[in-house]
Parts: sequence; C-alpha cells; structure tokens
Amino acid sequence: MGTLAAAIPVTAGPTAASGHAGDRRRRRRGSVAVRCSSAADERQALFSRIAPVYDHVHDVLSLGQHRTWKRICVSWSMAKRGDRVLDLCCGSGDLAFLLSQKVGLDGEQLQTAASRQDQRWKACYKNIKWIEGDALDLPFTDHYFDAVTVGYGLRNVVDKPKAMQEILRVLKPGSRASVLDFNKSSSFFTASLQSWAIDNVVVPLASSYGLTEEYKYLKSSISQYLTGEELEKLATEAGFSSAKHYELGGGLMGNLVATR
Ligand SMILES: C/C(=C\Cc1cc(O)c2ccccc2c1O)CCC[C@H](C)CCC[C@H](C)CCCC(C)C
Ligand SMILES: C[S@@+](CC[C@H](N)C(=O)[O-])C[C@H]1O[C@@H](n2cnc3c(N)ncnc32)[C@H](O)[C@@H]1O
Repeated sequence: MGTLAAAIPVTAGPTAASGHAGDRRRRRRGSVAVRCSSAADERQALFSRIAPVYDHVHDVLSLGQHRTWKRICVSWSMAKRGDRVLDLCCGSGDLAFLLSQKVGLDGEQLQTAASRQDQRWKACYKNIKWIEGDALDLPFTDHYFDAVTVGYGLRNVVDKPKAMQEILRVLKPGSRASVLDFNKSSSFFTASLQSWAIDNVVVPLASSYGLTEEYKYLKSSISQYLTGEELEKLATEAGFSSAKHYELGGGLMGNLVATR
C-alpha cells in the first residue's frame, strides 16, 4: 500500500454526487480521506523514514531543480481547470498540490484535505483527497480521471506492467499519464555522471541525515529501472495509443507522456 492523491474539483449538485459514485469503496459524501503513509513493507517504511527531510534534501541536492521537473510533469499531463486528476505515489504531495492549482475549485468545496502545515496553503488545496491505496489495485472505476501523474513512483512499484494497466484503466479515453523519474540513460557519460553524483553528492549528504542506506537504494533502483525506450514500450504494451519519453536535467531525469 502507499499514497495516492486525487484532486477532484466538484461543481455543486449532481456532479458532486457522481464524483463519488466512481469510488470503488463508495466513500460517504463529504467523507474525509486522510492520507496515511502505510509502512506495510520495507519500501514504504523507507519512504516514511525519508519523509521528514524529503523536501529539504531534494532542494539542496537538486538546487531546487526537482520543483521544475515536477512542474513540467504536471504541465505535460495536460490537466486543466475543472478536470478530475490523480497523483499516484503522491508522497508529500508536491505534484498533488501543483495539480490542485491546475484544476482549481469549481463550485462547492467537497473535501477537506489532510492539511500540510505550510504557509503556502491555498484555498484550492481543499479539492484534494488524500488516499491510502495501492498503485497496483486503484480504488477507482474505469475511465475516472482526466489525467494521472506519477512522480518518482513507477520505479518503486514492484509490478510496473500492472501499474501501467491500472493507470490506463482509470484514465478517460484520450487522456494522458505523465510519469517523472530518474532517467536510466543509455549514454555511458550521462549514466556515469548520475552514478558519480549519487555516490559523491547524494549519499554523503543523505548520510548527514542518517539516511545512507535509504539513498544507496536509490542507485540500485535506477539500475533496475527501464530506459526511456523501454518505458515507451511498457506503455504501448499496456494499451496506451502513444507514448514518448523526454529527458530532463541533462539526461539525469526523464518524463514519460503516454496517451490513452
Ligand atoms: C525528487 C527526486 C527524487 C525522489 C526520490 C525518489 C526515490 O525513488 C528515492 C528512493 C530512495 C531514496 C530517496 C529517493 C528519492 O529522494 C529527485 C531530486 C532529488 C535527487 C536525490 C537529486 C539528484 C541530483 C542529481 C543526481 C544531480 C543534479 C544536478 C543538477 C543540480 C541538476
Ligand atoms: C520517492 S516517493 C515520490 C513522492 C512524490 N510523488 C514526489 O514526487 O516527491 C515514492 C512514493 O511512492 C509510494 N509508493 C510506492 N509503491 C507504491 C504503491 N504500490 N502504491 C502507492 N504508492 C506507492 C511511496 O509510498 C512513496 O510515497
């Protein structure tokens, strides 16, 4: 189990009710879905250990660039005002908050999100539902979302084809999935630079927070990940009509855009 976040702006009246009809678990209208990070297995426990310093470590290590990469991921999802969107593997919610601003608040505010005590709190964030769920068994009906984002999550799920099939299932026809992650580069130079940066910058800094092993996992997870070309194939084999992987950050990161 892990973390999901759905930004679901609702218009007053019947749409609001139908907005819940799609939930497999049929939550009561106005129910508060509270995000709780499950520590069901070691990988979830790893992210729970990182959570307290997650944003700060990333700001320092990427010189704030991770926020740019996340904005690009959300932009390429084509989420727009009034859409119903999902941020899968949402973690501390960076992409969910960006999506929330994209889709905005239309009409009645239906949900109270788990609040993140942050002076940047915006009214639209009330359209977010924080849900504990499994990317491999999403608690939503078919064709439920106008866009899905996954930020640094697909690399961490144990069954990537199943995750892509679930994303496809919950997307409306013609909608997009935007998947941001580290890039498993085919370039020897880029792969060597990335490996050097993780060994000599990322892990030493993470060690100062007592997170040596956690960030050593990062390197092994990238080595076991898929290249951009393999991610495109993963998406089309799952049933997406088109898929394109774009390199970011000089090839250190990558974003897959797949259209249903
Ligand atoms: C937000 C980022 C990574 C999230 C993340 C994902 C994982 O799967 C992990 C697994 C285990 C431990 C930690 C993570 C994890 O943090 C990307 C930005 C943060 C990176 C750690 C920074 C990487 C820096 C580049 C290698 C070099 C950047 C050079 C230049 C400043 C662009
Ligand atoms: C590196 S964090 C990414 C957080 C956030 N998306 C970001 O961009 O910073 C990976 C997240 O994936 C979640 N995760 C891993 N496997 C999952 C699964 N099967 N279902 C749902 N979430 C999962 C973890 O709980 C963690 O919050």
